[in-house]
Amino acid sequence: MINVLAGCRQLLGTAWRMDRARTIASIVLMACGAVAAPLLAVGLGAMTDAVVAGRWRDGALYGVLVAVAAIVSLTFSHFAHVLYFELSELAEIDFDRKLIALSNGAVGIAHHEQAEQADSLTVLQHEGRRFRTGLEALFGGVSLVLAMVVTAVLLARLHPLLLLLPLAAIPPLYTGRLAERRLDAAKTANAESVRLSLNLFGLATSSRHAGEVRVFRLEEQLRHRRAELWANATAGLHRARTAAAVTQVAGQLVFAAAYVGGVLLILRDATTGRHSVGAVVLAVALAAQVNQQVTTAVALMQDLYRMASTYRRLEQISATVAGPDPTSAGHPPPERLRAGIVFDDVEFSYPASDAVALRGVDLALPAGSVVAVVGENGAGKTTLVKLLCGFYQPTRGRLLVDGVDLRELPIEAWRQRIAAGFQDFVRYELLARQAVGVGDLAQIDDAAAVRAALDRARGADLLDHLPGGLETPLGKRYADGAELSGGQWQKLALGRALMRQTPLLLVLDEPTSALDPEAEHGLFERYAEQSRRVAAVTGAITVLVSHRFSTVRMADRIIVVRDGRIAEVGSHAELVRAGGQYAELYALQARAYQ
Ligand SMILES: Nc1ncnc2c1ncn2[C@@H]1O[C@H](COP(=O)(O)OP(=O)(O)OP(=O)(O)O)[C@@H](O)[C@H]1O
Repeated sequence: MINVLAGCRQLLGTAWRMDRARTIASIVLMACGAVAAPLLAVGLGAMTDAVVAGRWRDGALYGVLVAVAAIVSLTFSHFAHVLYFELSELAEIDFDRKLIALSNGAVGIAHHEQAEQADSLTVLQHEGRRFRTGLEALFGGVSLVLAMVVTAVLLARLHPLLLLLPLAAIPPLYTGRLAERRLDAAKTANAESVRLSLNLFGLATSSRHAGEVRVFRLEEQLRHRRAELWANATAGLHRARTAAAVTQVAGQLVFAAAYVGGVLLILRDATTGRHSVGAVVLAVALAAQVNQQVTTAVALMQDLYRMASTYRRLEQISATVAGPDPTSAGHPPPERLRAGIVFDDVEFSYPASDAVALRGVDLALPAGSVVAVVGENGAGKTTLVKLLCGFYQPTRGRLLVDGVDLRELPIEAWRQRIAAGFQDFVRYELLARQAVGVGDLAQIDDAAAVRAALDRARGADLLDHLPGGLETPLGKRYADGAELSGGQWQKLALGRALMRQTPLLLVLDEPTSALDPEAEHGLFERYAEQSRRVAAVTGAITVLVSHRFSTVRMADRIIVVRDGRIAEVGSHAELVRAGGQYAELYALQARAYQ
């Protein structure tokens, strides 16, 4: 309950901050709409009495009042709806802004990889869309309380026993929930069939799968299997719906009995002269509203609970993500690397993982060198790169940048001096110029700088295929967006990685897997060439991760990672001479290409 109140306060606070006038207008309209319903009942009663007594003027006046109350009851909540729809859109934008800030708020990316927090972020992304329901529930709740108070006072004036009517609304409420639970259970039980059936539908209709479906002649099989699953699921749901309806009717009968009892009570009083005919009409109308009010209250409580849990989740994540940034102060990174980067007895485990991804890593990456990292899948190559970029802190040991612990460098300033291309690079659906230019935001509008970066990445030829050159929109989201192949997207990512002119660290973590070996080789050659040019100015270290040994042989230093440990370090010639794993794998790949 406390959570619900806290959630309501936050929600109201957000609406108030977004637009006071609309917030007030929404509440007033909703309240008028809600109170109009019991007043309509009062009007009906008074009108009846006036008609029975032959006071036609009063009757007409009450008739007009009834009509006005009916119009207010029917329309005001609709006007309020329009207002809080706009408010909720503003609140959603505000929520999205918070969520984006949260997703990027931490210095590292650990919160994206801790299952619990990643789940919370995903859930929040969906729940953010529920603001309208939350606001509706909040404003609806306020006006409902008003309406209930007015109704209760009116009922008590007719007969104190009528105050028990809300209790009689509990059984239908309970059976309603029971019916809902039964339906939910049936949905859960049939969820797998529905999911599978939808999956098969996607397989049968998606353009991505069209080729395989035809080659393997799967159409008939898919259609048949889908129809079978769908029939099973709908039969189960139909049974559950029937049972739920019967349960619900049973509950409603209890309220109906109390309703009839209440009306008879007033009818008896009317026959003894204690109440007028209008009072009977009033009782009939009010009692019907009680059932409605209790049902609405419970539905609103559910929405408010949901809203409150959204806020709670947001607060929990904010507390974890937006902790103090230990690296926001301290030495700025050097203008030029003199000694290089050293891994000093580094051990690392991913958050929420017991496995050790890197252990006992002692490694020197000299300033100005080109370093290649090789190793089997899962050996720990990308993890090394992530630590270098400061996405995670070592669990033990230190990374020293010219003798200074990386933890003591302002991490944003350090990242500003990194040029990187990752294996899971992003396909920015922007203009081609922007998709490359985001590699150095200061130069995003500088077509010449973007073109030069693409050229360095051996991707300039790509522009010949784009109708608008650098100004071509990319991707399916634009009606006239250019569709690129995997390799072409990768060239853009590489161009992006080469936008920054004076980095201290250049990282290419297998962003070239979609390129053919020859293209990759040529690219790395140019990349290493450029790295050496940059190295002469800033002492930059270049780290290349690749599975292609013909490419990595050009590096000054090759690091072989095995099971999270550094297994071998040396130049190509040294490692081949040593006859270890590198020599073995190099010979194997060389033979395969012969
Ligand atoms: N986010 C993560 N959470 C938990 N464990 C992870 C995570 N990412 C990687 N690992 C584990 O850490 C180990 C090293 O992974 P890493 O990605 O560094 O390997 P890699 O050498 O780059 O492999 P590949 O060549 O396949 O890219 C693996 O055992 C992997 O399962």
